[in-house]
Amino acid sequence: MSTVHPSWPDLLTWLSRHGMDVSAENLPVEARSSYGSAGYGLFAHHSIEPGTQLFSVPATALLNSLTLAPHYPRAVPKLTCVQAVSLHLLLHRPKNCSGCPEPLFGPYISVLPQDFDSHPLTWLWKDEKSHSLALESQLISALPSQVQCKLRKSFIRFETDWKRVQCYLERNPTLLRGRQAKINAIDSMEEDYLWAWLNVNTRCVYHRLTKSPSDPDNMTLCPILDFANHSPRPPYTIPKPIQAELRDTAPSSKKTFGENFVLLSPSTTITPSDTELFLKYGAHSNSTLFTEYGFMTDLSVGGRAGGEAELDGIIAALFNSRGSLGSWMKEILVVEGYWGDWTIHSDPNPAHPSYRLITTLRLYHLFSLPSDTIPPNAEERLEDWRNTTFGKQDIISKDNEALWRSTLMDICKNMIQEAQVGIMSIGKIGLGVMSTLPEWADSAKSFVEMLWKEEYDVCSLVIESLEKNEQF
Ligand SMILES: C[S@@+](CC[C@H](N)C(=O)[O-])C[C@H]1O[C@@H](n2cnc3c(N)ncnc32)[C@H](O)[C@@H]1O
Repeated sequence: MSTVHPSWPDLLTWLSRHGMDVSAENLPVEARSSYGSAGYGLFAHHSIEPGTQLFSVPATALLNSLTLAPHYPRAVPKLTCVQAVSLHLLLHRPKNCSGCPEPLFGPYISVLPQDFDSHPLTWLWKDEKSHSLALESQLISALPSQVQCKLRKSFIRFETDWKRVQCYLERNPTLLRGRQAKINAIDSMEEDYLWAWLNVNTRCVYHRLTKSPSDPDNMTLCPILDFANHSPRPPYTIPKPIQAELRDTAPSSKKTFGENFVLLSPSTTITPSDTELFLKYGAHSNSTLFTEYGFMTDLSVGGRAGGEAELDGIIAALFNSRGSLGSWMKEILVVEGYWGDWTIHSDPNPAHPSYRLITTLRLYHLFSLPSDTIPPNAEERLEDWRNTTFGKQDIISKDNEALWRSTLMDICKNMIQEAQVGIMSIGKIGLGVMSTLPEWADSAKSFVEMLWKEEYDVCSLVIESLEKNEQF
């Protein structure tokens, strides 16, 4: 039986003070506990017609760089939206269950998750800090290396933001007034900053606040909306496009905080009472959902494959092992926009490498192995490769095709072996580290297993395609 979030009534009282209509007929949703490890979700409390406005959260109740700017000393250079919002959350992290007394956004901050213990970035942070045999360290070592690589990239983003926020706090020590943490104790605030940063990274949504539509600062935390869980399949709720987006402008006046955030119900289906409403967070692979949001979807449910495996570390290592020639080829791939983001996919059929990966492996085999020095006619030879990228010729040569396909076959075979070992070792996670494991440990272990199984399945299917000589 799902239960309503205990602080939901306080949140509504606060939102109505911002001028929001929170009457039951104009707010047909509420935050209730969801299934499994998904925490809370957004549920219909009565049947909802297609394309209905679910709510309109006032711009003043959105937590973003515009609404925070009047309350903070200016920063040069400017803090990014992620840094500004996570700084605010850091300074106001509730210390007990009685909620957050902060006058501006307190009732909203009170409904945020109290911890991110089950998020893999927290495991990595704990692992980096203690290098212990704790559950978290075991989980990190049990992850496929490609997923570890991805997680480390988001850890670097976290550390960069934390360094910037630390500098800002050192320059503006009055922000710490009344707190136990004095300026020389800023270091000790890192764990709270991780909590703040993960709130921003798992809950922020795109919202047009600046002139350029692609500005990464076009984002906000939005109360109520951020209770919506992700689903890979429709029906989805849909954010209503705002005027600034339709007219391609920044918010109309510097004095305003942008526009309200409006969410619409799924456009083609009636949402029955008591059903959960979802958002689509993006067309993300499971490894991205896991490293960024701390969960993943079960690909075996719903009859659709959609599996993906990333090969970045493996392919980068191939180029690194080829000395000056490898560095030269890497430079070309960087300049031409093909470096990184190399993936294989189980669907659509036949299972296949991405075009970026094919193009990269073709270049890797342009010069026969084990050569690792740049040949005198390198530029000339590159012409054939360039022609394939411009679509002037389909392939470099039959030999080149056979070579890259064979390299991909070897990579997939190695990954399958690693996956078999990885799957076998999951049973040992948590043994001997503590008498009772935290309640999130089982779902964490099943995510690690699903990540390995996805790699295993995608690699097996790509091998099958290569064996059948499928053309990609
Ligand atoms: C925007 S919040 C959604 C609300 C959140 N469930 C809560 O309790 O506040 C995003 C987080 O919800 C969880 N989540 C979202 N979709 C999920 C899903 N399909 N399965 C499991 N967890 C999910 C993940 O922890 C994710 O980081």
